[in-house]
Amino acid sequence: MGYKEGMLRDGALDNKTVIVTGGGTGLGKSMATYFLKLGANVVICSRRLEVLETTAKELEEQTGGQILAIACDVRKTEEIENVITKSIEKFGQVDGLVNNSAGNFISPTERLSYKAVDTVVDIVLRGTYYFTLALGKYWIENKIKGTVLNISTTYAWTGSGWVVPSAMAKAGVLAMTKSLAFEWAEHGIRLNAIAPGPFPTKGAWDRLFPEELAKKFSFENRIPLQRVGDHQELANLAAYLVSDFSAYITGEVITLDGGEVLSAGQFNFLKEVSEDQWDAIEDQIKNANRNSKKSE
Ligand SMILES: CCCCCCCCC/C=C/C(=O)SCCNC(=O)CCNC(=O)[C@H](O)C(C)(C)COP(=O)(O)OP(=O)(O)OC[C@H]1O[C@@H](n2cnc3c(N)ncnc32)[C@H](O)[C@@H]1OP(=O)(O)O
Ligand SMILES: NC(=O)C1=CN([C@@H]2O[C@H](COP(=O)(O)OP(=O)(O)OC[C@H]3O[C@@H](n4cnc5c(N)ncnc54)[C@H](OP(=O)(O)O)[C@@H]3O)[C@@H](O)[C@H]2O)C=CC1
Repeated sequence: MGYKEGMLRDGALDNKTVIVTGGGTGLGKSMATYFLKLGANVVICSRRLEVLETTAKELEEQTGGQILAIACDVRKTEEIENVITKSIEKFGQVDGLVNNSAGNFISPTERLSYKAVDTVVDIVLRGTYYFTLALGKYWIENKIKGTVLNISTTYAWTGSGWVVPSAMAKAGVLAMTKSLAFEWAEHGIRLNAIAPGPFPTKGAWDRLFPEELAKKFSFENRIPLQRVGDHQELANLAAYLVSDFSAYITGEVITLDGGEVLSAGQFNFLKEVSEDQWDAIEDQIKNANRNSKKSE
């Protein structure tokens, strides 16, 4: 048993229908795959229908599960409503939503046009709250205890240069997660988030770690656990958070990053100190302790 294996028991998501935005590629595809294996019906939606349809066919063959692919730009409310209507038509009801769609790229902020900032913020923040609002209204009206899982980032907490629109939008998503978790708890609706560290995907690597950078930097060294994430690790946590096993968790953000975000710790530079140096340092400190006792 290890982190590359599925964690939940068979049938853990039986009788649930979950919408995964951006489910045609990357982490969305990995989550969709695992949800299907656990018995869920899955709806994947994003802008490129041909990508979604290829994924749907592949996953149907791989898992034997039921999957529906629908084109949807999450910036457009009528397209979101169409996804919800079609999902209910096919599967009877919708129980879960994973807001996974995103747009992002590295750039010095002063190089960005107004439209570039809008584009990222609109996909990440507007897309997430439009979809959440549309499903929340449906859940409250139909007394369904739905669950939302938002895929955020660790820099939503810390901030990060060179991805400022994404950081602003992902931080907004966390504020929404916590605020609505309280407000909609009385309807039995839960909202949680995952803040992933680096999980290799083509979409992210092309835009955040292009070859020019990969040649020069090895970011694995910055990660205390010294590796990138495995997609199944994220899928395991996501499945748990959309399942009824997590029924008492709401408004939570779980970081899954091998400790990367902890690198700000003030004394973490001591990683460079050798055993011999520690011997000398310990002597110096103990001497100072003795001296301070003498002068009391
Ligand atoms: C360390 C290890 C890491 C490890 C990884 C760590 C992960 C960090 C956490 C976060 C990860 C992610 O979110 S990863 C998700 C990555 N996946 C994606 O981004 C997939 C979807 N992305 C896209 O489709 C595109 O990249 C995106 C630009 C966002 C949207 O496409 P659109 O077709 O809607 O928009 P476009 O018309 O092309 O562009 C809109 C405007 O943006 C400008 N624009 C586009 N790219 C630009 C660029 N590179 N520099 C400046 N400006 C740019 C254009 O010029 C336009 O402005 P005007 O010129 O004024 O018109
Ligand atoms: N990979 C990583 O290391 C990390 C990823 N994340 C987050 O994980 C999530 C998945 O990213 P990842 O799998 O890496 O990258 P991908 O690029 O594979 O996923 C992004 C998805 O969003 C969809 N999308 C983009 N714009 C829109 C839109 N306007 N409407 C609907 N869907 C849209 C894309 O599909 P299409 O083009 O067809 O619309 C694509 O499937 C994102 O939220 C990202 O921020 C967070 C931290 C780290």
